[in-house]
Amino acid sequence: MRAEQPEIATVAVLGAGTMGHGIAEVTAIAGYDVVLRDIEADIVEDGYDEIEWSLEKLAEKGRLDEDPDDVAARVATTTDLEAAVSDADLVIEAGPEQLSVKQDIFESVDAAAPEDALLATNSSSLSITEIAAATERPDSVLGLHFFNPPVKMDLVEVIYGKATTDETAQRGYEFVESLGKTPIYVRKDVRGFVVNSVLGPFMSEPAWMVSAGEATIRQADAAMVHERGYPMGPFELGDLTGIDIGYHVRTEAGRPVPPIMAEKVENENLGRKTGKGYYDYDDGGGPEYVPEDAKGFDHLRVEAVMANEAAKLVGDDVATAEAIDTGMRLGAGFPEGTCRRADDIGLDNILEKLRKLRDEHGDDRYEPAEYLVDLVAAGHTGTEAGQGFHEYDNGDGPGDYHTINWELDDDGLLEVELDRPSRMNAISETLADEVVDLLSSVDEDDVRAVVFEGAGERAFSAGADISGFADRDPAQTSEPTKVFTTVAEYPRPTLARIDGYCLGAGLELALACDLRLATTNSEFGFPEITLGLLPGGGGTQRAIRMLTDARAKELVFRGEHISAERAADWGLINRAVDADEFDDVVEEFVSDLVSGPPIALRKAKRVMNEGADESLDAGLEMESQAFALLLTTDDVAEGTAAFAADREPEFEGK
Ligand SMILES: C/C=C/C(=O)SCCNC(=O)CCNC(=O)[C@H](O)C(C)(C)COP(=O)(O)OP(=O)(O)OC[C@H]1O[C@@H](n2cnc3c(N)ncnc32)[C@H](O)[C@@H]1OP(=O)(O)O
Repeated sequence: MRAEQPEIATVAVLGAGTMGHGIAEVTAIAGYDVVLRDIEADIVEDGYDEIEWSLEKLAEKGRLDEDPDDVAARVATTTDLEAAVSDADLVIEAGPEQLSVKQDIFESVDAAAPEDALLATNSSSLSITEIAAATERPDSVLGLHFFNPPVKMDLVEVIYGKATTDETAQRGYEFVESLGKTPIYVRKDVRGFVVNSVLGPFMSEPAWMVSAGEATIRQADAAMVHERGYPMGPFELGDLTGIDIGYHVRTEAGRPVPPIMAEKVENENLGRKTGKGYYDYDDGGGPEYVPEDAKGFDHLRVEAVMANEAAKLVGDDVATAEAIDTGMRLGAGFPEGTCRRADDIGLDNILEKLRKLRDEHGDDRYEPAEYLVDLVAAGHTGTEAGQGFHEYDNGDGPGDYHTINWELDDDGLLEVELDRPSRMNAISETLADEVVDLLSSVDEDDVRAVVFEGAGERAFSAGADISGFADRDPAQTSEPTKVFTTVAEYPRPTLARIDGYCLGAGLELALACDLRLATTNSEFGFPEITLGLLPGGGGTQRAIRMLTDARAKELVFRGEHISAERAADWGLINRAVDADEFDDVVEEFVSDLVSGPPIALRKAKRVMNEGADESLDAGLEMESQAFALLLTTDDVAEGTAAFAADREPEFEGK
């Protein structure tokens, strides 16, 4: 291991194509100096122009903290590889996906880059070990696999080659974090790494089924999108990425190719790029499936093979279940991680399905992974058993959550972060259940106030998760208002800290809180009406009680967004605050809430919420009873004593 490694300051990006210029852009946005290099001047200039264009777009949308020209000024361009890497602390190669080309580049980089530089490849499919073999320092080589487009996609796979040291991987991981992106470790150099390994069966298993006449293309796409909530159908995705890509990955790995895939490649119907693939884009309307097409599709078969792939990755120590789930959510836009979903289905059901398929088809790909067999044998069959790929709540306290993060500090501040930034923190059933579980299981006596916020920089929450909405069976949807009622009735003050979109169910969650603070960048609205719905999480009722009749109906009937200033003016939120003062204002509110008298705050919340729906007399009666009760508390003695002594009170909630 080398001694001190330098801080990364300068990054060379080799290759100015889509991935290269995207990586250069996010790196420059994060404040690094970047040298963008390609073999010809016009390619580099095109890449630079793309960066400038994209930075302007980000600035127009208010998603850049700096002037776009200042960011672009950190990107230098060159065609000289040696000049590009000679001062670099990190080199990221984003050239063509051909091993010999990448090896040539790495050989040259090895000769010209500083001895302690980190050397990364953005390869999505080649072996990191084989690329690293072109250098004299394979221990400093790693994969940093960004997803397309890097500006939009949060995930980066940090991949070990055989010789990569932990220190190298950790530096890569920290660099990715410094970009504001989410890294996951891929600890072995397996084909497809994590995301593409699990995506493989998502696309190939339906292709086997269609090839055998067991399903149709539309049926598979409709089922996976409308019944299982995936952002795109497997065939639609194949057309988008190119059918030849999947074909080559399989043939190079020596794996059999589903006949329908082979046939499309032979006829050069490769998908969108050739105008025809599984769907017709030239003469037809592309993917045209509707929810009714889904009927009878065996989606368990597809999800079982995907779960098996995930089990192989965990069992072979390639990635943790946590990393796989993060990867599938952020890299493939899956509504939830593959391991998490398998736990919900039940690992025993998945194992049984695989064994049945193996017996029926006699095919190796159904051979259950040892890790899966072991989990089931140990009784770790998933969510219901309390343990599967993941551990779940055993009823003793807050569980292991996947869509929220939370922290309870010594002052009693419970911070809850909605953590689905790639979906604008949309409220899925899982997320709603996790918030309910957290609030019901965390020890109330330890909590003095709750703050809700959204992860990422774009949204508090853009509403209920729309994926698969059209096909949801109302009878099977968990009670839609439960999370909002739980938050509204939580016996501690609650505050929504809003920075960005606050829409639909996101606004309903915010309205269920007692207080709402927002940056002036935030936008509010109930777009449900544009979907043929109404705000069904208490939005119509809370809005009409909070606002004038006309304003509430404007919000609900028109579905338009309103600015934070207008929301403050209307009384929908407490304050709209400039971004640079926001943290301070939130802190002032929070500090009053956590240091306030807990019993008086709880009583005040209750009589205000419940009294508002009663007659004035009934409300006044509730208030006076609460007042009398508070007179008997130690807190009131402390409050009055502190006032007399001119000191800050220390309320203990007694
Ligand atoms: C009872 C309650 C019912 C409801 O709450 S119904 C839902 C009401 N909410 C909405 O209708 C808002 C839907 N979202 C939007 O209109 C837009 O988004 C925004 C205006 C918030 C932002 O637009 P832009 O900047 O262009 O981003 P983007 O590409 O649309 O969104 C980024 C990714 O986030 C996903 N996403 C956004 N909102 C939701 C949602 N509510 N449910 C599920 N996914 C959502 C998108 O699809 C996309 O994902 P990808 O990158 O994979 O294309």
